[in-house]
Amino acid sequence: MTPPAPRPAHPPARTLTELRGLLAGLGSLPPTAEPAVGAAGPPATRGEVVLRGVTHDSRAVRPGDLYAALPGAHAHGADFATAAAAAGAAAVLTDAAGAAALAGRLDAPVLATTNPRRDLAQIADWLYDQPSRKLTLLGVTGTNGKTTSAFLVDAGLRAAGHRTGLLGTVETRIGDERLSSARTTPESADLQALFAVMVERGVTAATMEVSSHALAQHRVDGLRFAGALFTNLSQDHLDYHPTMRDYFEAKATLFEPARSAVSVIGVDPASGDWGRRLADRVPGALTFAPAPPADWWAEDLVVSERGSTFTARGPRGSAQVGAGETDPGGPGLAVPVRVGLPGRFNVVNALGALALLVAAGVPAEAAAEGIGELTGVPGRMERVEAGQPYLALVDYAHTPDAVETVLGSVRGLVEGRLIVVLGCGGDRDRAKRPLMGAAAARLADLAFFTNDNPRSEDPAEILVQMTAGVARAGTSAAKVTVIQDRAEAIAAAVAEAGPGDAVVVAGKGHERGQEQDGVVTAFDDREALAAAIASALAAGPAAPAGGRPSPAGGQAAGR
Ligand SMILES: CC(=O)N[C@H]1[C@@H](OP(=O)(O)OP(=O)(O)OC[C@H]2O[C@@H](n3ccc(=O)[nH]c3=O)[C@H](O)[C@@H]2O)O[C@H](CO)[C@@H](O)[C@@H]1O[C@H](C)C(=O)N[C@@H](C)C(=O)N[C@H](CCC(=O)O)C(=O)O
Ligand SMILES: Nc1ncnc2c1ncn2[C@@H]1O[C@H](COP(=O)(O)OP(=O)(O)OP(=O)(O)O)[C@@H](O)[C@H]1O
Ligand SMILES: N[C@H](CCC[C@H](N)C(=O)O)C(=O)O
Ligand SMILES: [Mg+2]
Repeated sequence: MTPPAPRPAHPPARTLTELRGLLAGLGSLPPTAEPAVGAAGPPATRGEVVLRGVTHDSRAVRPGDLYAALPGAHAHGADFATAAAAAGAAAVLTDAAGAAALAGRLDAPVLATTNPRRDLAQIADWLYDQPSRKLTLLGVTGTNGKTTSAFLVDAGLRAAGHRTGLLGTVETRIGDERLSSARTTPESADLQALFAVMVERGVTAATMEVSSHALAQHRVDGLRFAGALFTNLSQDHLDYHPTMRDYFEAKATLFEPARSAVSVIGVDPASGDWGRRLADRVPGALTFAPAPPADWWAEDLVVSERGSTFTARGPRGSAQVGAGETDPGGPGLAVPVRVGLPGRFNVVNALGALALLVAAGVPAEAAAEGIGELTGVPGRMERVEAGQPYLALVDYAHTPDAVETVLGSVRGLVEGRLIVVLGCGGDRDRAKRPLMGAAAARLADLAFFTNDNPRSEDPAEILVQMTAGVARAGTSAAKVTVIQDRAEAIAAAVAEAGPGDAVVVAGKGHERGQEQDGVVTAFDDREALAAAIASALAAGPAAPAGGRPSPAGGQAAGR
């Protein structure tokens, strides 16, 4: 288990009676004759149960907490209620099954509602006094590019003078403090506590990644976003969402007017048409794409190995445009932007970040300045420099679209061969495996298929599924080598690389472990790649380029 989420030092005290009133107001409990929310008098003097915090995890219970015993896919939280009570839980929230299981077994009061997970989010928001409304909160969703866009948005907010918070896959930041992230979007109780801590520490604006799991599981219910960004949608997580339509609908809920004040939506046709569909249904949405028609687009684009420059064209006064209104008009904005992240797709990420910042009221110049100051995102197109005469990158591409996008981009950056190392995670969307395998084999000159967090699955079977895509796509299987051990696969890729080539190690990015059968072994692609390069250099020069197959350049669109 990762360290428990931080809690506010001075949470407001709430009573069980007030909690009942809240739940009655939400329609989750029948109205009671007891005092409603806000009853007068200090709780302690009324002999009341006083609540100081809330958690969904028995292992994180602190004295005075409400423990939310949620039904899960593997267990029922009620199984852990005794442990929670022993740790000091003052009361338990659960469903009917949980209440039945706990009847007569617990001293602490038990409240049963039909959807405790949904109620938990509202309770946490109320218990910590609606912290998300006390700062400017920006949300980022989409299949690919959330972390990158969130880093760009955060940089823009800082350049505009905000003290910022950041929540996402790579890390959690509260001002200058950095914490590790267990997942992309925390559970609601942890999330609300984090925002309360941010408010206590003077954070004025926060950016968060919002996963589809979070939206489907009510983790962000109760939050009020000043603005929300949709990057793109393509296949992923079909182990969790039954269809792409369900996946899309989960993402779309972030853009409901009651939840987000402004919506900024990527409509790049190269990323499919989900963004356009979303924009068509969100009143007043602002769109962005590399080229018009879109509210924000890029011109004078110059892409290089280290980053890009472009002029962002956008509507003037978009922050003032409300739902259903048209833009006040006049000449549009022309903002010079430098993005220090390689790849054309990062131009699109920068454009979305800029559009969101401006829509949320950040001056365009400050937003662009901040975007230009970001020199990298851990594990995303991250260069590894170990003295080699070729480009070596670690990237987090772990969807078919990301693999295609990244390999297309890197193809445009080098003259030589493109060599990729890639695996697919276990206990995740199986349908994406052959598609990722096919994309890698089609777009690279050489592909090494290897392990990526097999989790509870048989790694060999995952690799069979990846390789099946190569055959189905009709791509030459000769380009593909399967090496289960990831360090060995990286070393084999490096052994092939020569001057002018590129080696891309994809899928694990910033991760620092390889998870198999419940055990996480330390593993970092950046370290493994640097070590492999160092040993290859120590062993002697690479094979001369002349004897190798010619680059498959020109196949990729170069997004
Ligand atoms: C599929 C999914 O999202 N599952 C989430 C769900 O798990 P679950 O319903 O299976 O819960 P469970 O394991 O059966 O446990 C039931 C309840 O008992 C509680 N419990 C369990 C053990 C214990 O000792 N004490 C205790 O209180 C649990 O906190 C839980 O509330 O509820 C749990 C907490 O309530 C989450 O931790 C868990 O996330 C799991 C770990 C997970 O891997 N989620 C991933 C898929 C995820 O959320 N990913 C997204 C997207 C990533 C991206 O695209 O970037 C993310 O936001 O990270
Ligand atoms: N705009 C984009 N379009 C397509 N692919 C992208 C885009 N931005 C990033 N990628 C690819 O997706 C990978 C993951 O990027 P990033 O971490 O920013 O996305 P994410 O949505 O946060 O992913 P996750 O859901 O796993 O947290 C990158 O390493 C890159 O390969
Ligand atoms: N947020 C993604 C990350 C996947 C990264 C990849 N390394 C894997 O383990 O599949 C997920 O949980 O599906
Ligand atoms: Mg992310």
